[in-house]
Formats: sequence, C-alpha cells, structure tokens
Amino acid sequence: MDALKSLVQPLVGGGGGSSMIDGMKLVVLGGTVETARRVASSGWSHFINSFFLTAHFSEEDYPYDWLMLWLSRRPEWQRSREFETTTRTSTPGFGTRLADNSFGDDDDENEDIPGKVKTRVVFQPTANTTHTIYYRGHWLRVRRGRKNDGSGSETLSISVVARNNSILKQLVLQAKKEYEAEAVHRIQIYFADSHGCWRWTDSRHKRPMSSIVLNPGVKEMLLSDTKDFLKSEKWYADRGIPFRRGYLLHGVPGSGKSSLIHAIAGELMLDIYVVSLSSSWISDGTLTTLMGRVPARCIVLLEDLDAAFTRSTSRDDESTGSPDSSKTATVSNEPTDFHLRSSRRHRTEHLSDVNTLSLSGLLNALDGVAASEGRILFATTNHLERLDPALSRPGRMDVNRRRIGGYRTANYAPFTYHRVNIRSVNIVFHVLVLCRPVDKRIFSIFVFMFRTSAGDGLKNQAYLPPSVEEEIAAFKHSSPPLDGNTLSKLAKDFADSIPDEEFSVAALQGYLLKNKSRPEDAAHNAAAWVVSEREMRERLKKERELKEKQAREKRRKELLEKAEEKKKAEEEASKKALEAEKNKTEEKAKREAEETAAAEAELKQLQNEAALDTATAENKDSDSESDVSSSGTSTPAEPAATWVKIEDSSN
Ligand SMILES: Nc1ncnc2c1ncn2[C@@H]1O[C@H](COP(=O)(O)OP(=O)(O)OP(=O)(O)O)[C@@H](O)[C@H]1O
Repeated sequence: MDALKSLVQPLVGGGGGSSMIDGMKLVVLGGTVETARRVASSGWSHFINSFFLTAHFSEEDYPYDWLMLWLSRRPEWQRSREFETTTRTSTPGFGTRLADNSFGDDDDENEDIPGKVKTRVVFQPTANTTHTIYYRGHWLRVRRGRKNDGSGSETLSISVVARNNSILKQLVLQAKKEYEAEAVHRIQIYFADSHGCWRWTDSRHKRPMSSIVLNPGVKEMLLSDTKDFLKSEKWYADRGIPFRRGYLLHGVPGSGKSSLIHAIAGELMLDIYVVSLSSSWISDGTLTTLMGRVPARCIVLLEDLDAAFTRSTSRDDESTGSPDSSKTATVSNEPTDFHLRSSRRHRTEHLSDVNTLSLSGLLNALDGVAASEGRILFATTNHLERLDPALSRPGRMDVNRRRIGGYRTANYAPFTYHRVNIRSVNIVFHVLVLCRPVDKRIFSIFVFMFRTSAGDGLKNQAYLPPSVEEEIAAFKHSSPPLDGNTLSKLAKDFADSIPDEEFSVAALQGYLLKNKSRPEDAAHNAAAWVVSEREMRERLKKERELKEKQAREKRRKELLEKAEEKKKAEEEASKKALEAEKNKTEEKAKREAEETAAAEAELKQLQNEAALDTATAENKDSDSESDVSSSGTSTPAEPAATWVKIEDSSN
C-alpha cells in the first residue's frame, strides 16, 4: 500500500490526495472481486462441463414423450413457479388422457351431461427454465427448450453429475416402462401424410378379439399366425428370407376388416400405420419413403389395395388389372364407430389423376431394399375381383386359393384362404375373405350386444375398458340385464329371423343399436326388419335402375342430338361446297368468255390494222402509178370510197 501511496503521491500532490487514494483502493478491490467472480464462474462451468452428463431428447423421437409423461408426474415439475397452461395433449402417448397435474371444474354440474367434452387444463413449466429434480440419489437439471434450426420443435435436456451415463439410461428405461404401462390398454394410430411422413392421429382403446364375429377358427388362425411370425425373426434371418408378412382382407363393406385389424393390433400390442392407396397424393416415391419409415414392429394397413391395381391398368402398360370404369369409392351407410380410418371419411369419391402409384411401384415399396422388416402388412379391398387379374398375371404372381378348415356345412359359409406369391419380389399375401354372417355368427352378434358385462357368454382375452362398460350399463336407455336363458332364447329367435349371408355384420349391428334398450323387440321385430330392409333395398335398386335408365336415355338423346347436329353440319358444309363449286365454275366461264371476247377484239383490231396497212400500201402504189401516168393530177374522192368498202366487209 505504501508503494501505491508513493506512486500516487507525486501525481495528486499534498494531503488532498487521501480521498483519491481511497477511491483507487475501491476500484482495485472491485476489480479483484469481479475477476474472482468470473474465475469462479468459469471454473464452475468447467466443473459442470467435465462432471455433468447431459442427454438431449428431441420432440420427434419417442423418448421425449416417455420423459414428458414421467416429468408430468414429478412434484418438482408441478411446483414450477414459471409455467404455461394448455388444454391440448399433443404427444402420442397421452391420447385422450391428460397428465396427472391436470385440473378442471369438478363441481361443474353440466360435466355429467352425457357426451359433453370435459376440458381440463394442464400446467407445464415454461421453456428455457431449468428445474432440479431428485432421482435415485442424483440431482437432475431438466431444461425444456426449442431447436434453433428453424423447425421450432421442442427439446428436453437432462444433466446429471455422475461418473457414467447409467443413471440416465435407468431414467429413460423407467420413463419408457411407465409410458408403456399407460399405453398398454391403447393402440396408437398413425396416418401417412403427403410429405411421406407418419403423423400420429389417434390413440384408441384396444378392441377385444371376442367382439369380432367371424366364422369359427378364422380369428384364432390369424392370431396364431401373426404371433408365430413375430417370434420367428431368427428363423427368417437364418434362411435369408425377408422378415415380413402380409395379409389381404377382402369382404363387403362393413364385414369387419378394419375391426379385425384393430383387434389384432390390440392383442399383439402393435401400433397401426395407415395409408390409403386411393389418396390423391400417393405416388411410387412417397410410398417407398413411407415404407422405409415404419418402425420395426408394427402393423401397416394399406387401405383400398384395389385402387393401385385398377389404376395401374391405365397408367402402367406393364401391369394389368381389370379395367373398371366406376372408380368411385364404396360408400357404406352402415355404422362406422370403430373405424380406424378417421381420415378416410374425407376420402374423395372420385380418384384424382394426381395419384401416380403404379403396381410395380407398390411392389417395390412393399418388398424393395428400402422396405423395413418385422412389420405385419394388412391390405384391405372390397373388390378382390379387380386384384386377381393383376396378381395372377403370368410371371408376376401365383395365386393359390384353397379353402381351409372344411367349414362348408349347411350353416357355415366357407372362407377362402389364398396364398399370393409374387415370384419376382417375393411378396406373400395371405388372403382372408370375410363373408356375411350366417346362423351362429348372427346369434353371437346378438349375445354380444345384449350381454350384461364384457365377460359374459364369450371368452374375452383382450382388455376391455371397464369404465366404458359400466357407463353403458348405467345409462338409462341401455337394456335391462337379461339372464342367460332369456338371452340365448332371444338370440336364437333373432338368428332364426335373419337369413344367412344376406346382411353384413355392420348392418345387423346398426339394427341392434337402434333397439339397444329393447332386446325383446330386437329379436321379435327382426323378421319385419328383414322385410323392410329388403323392400328398401328393392326400392333403392329400382331407384338406382330408374336413375341409370334415365341417365342412359339422357345420354342416348345427347348422342342422337349430337349425331343430328353433325349430320346437319355436314349437309350444310356440302351445300356450301357445292355452291362454292358452282360459283367457281360460273366465274371461270365468265372469265373465259371475257378472255375470249378480249382476244377476239384484239384480233379484230389487229386485222383492221393489217387491212389499213394494206390499203395504205395500195394507195401509195396507185399514187405513184397515177403520178407516172397523169403527171400529178389526182381524184380526191377515191380513197374515201376505199375506206367505206373495208368497213362494209368487216361488218
Ligand atoms: N365381423 C364383425 N364383427 C364385429 N363387428 C363388426 C364385424 N363386421 C363389422 N362390424 C362392425 O361394423 C362396423 C364397420 O366395420 P368395419 O369398419 O370393420 O368394416 P369394414 O369391412 O372395414 O368396412 P369397409 O370396407 O367399409 O372399410 C364397425 O362398427 C364394426 O364394429
């Protein structure tokens, strides 16, 4: 300090410098403190960087969803002092379920109104704030942020002081387990978008397999086949066979194709990835991209497979398919409450020309190099007859059909089982044909509709949400409980009244739903319903036929009118052509006459001139002769007489 004093003294001079020295002291002290703070801070950062492990999770990836659900259950997360609110649950796993920290107006009397949507609010800590959460003896620093790459998508960063990353692994695994436990009763449904990406669309309760009414053995066969496939990855790998399996479901609208896939997905705990081949934007490239992006274990559902084959007829000379002029989608008026295909309701009835999917493109997308392995492919079609010619084209595929099970009895319609081998690209489709129900299936449909709980009457191995059942039972207009005998008697009456193979399951369900509080009426009025349905069908058929007839008549008239107009136009044209020809001939004749007249006139003139020349020459000769004979005497009247003479001869 003395040294500093001696240094400053000469500059400030005298005793007045003491306050200056104090100021300088303060500056030096402040600088030292600030430097120390910065050193400490950078040291701390260095310490953090060298000891903290940080994991980043992007919104686009599954672990983000797992961790967000896990975090939503942590009290520290819920106690955040800076938060934002949302009523939306955008992450797939949440589905219709909200996070645990959601709240709503539980005293709201209107909340009990059936069908009223209950809106609940969720608190979420704001982005860019750091939260400390205690987990298994470690303090985790959790931070929500956004990517700077312009996409604006969210990221989650979790840092922890640890020697290795095992604690983070444990955390992710636990979050995954909790998430899966949450999702175990649900299946996730993804739809393809026009950019070749899969978009999460919905999360549905699993559908019990027992709720699907098919001929005996079909469900069991399909289920055991798919289970067996999922277990046989090594078997496929050892033989070098692509680990893929495909099923083609065919049946009239409302025969249960989508419902069966939904139930199978629930049984196998697989998510469903849906792409409709009749979408206007679908092309070879988009489908290949989509197929390359499905996860290893899932169900891929190709809707309207026939669209690709039918389309290929007109687009791809190489491929075949039965030509079909009516490219309109089939519209069913039957109930569609369990449908997987929410987007399909918006499907265009007329296929757009923008769709450029070809058969070869489809085959390559399904089994090309880029196609993913391990997926179960389901394709549906309402028009197997449109596929067959394309599939059975020599050199492309072999279609082997065989009936399985020998269910062809008086009461059971058969179901067929086709194997479709595509030699060139090694695709195998197992084709299941879902028929309209007969006798026992009709019985089961009734029992399933009016039984009192999910377990009654039928074995139910899949999860059925109890709350829904209880809610249904509690409803005023649901049916009163029936004892087993009454139920089976009513079901038998119902089955006896319904003719085999005439109505789809969806149609029967629709009828039963209308009578869901009156099982007796449903059973006893079934015969009358069949008659009214037939009458309605007959009436619709007649109306359709009349419409078609009118359309044909209209078309015939249009064609006749067109032909008439064409004929008239042709007549008009030929008349005009004739007139033009006549005019042309007349003009030509006139022109020729004029030319002839002109030529004659010219000739006359030339003759006159020649005559004049001759006369002039003769006069000259006679003049010279008279000059010689009469020595200069002449008669002036003679030349004039000569002129008159010439004129006369010309006339
Ligand atoms: N075999 C079945 N078992 C149980 N329910 C069925 C069956 N068939 C149809 N349904 C019911 O009928 C409705 C329509 O069924 P679904 O959508 O599965 O038919 P689909 O064959 O896929 O029809 P589309 O060809 O129009 O897609 C659903 O509500 C479903 O519950």
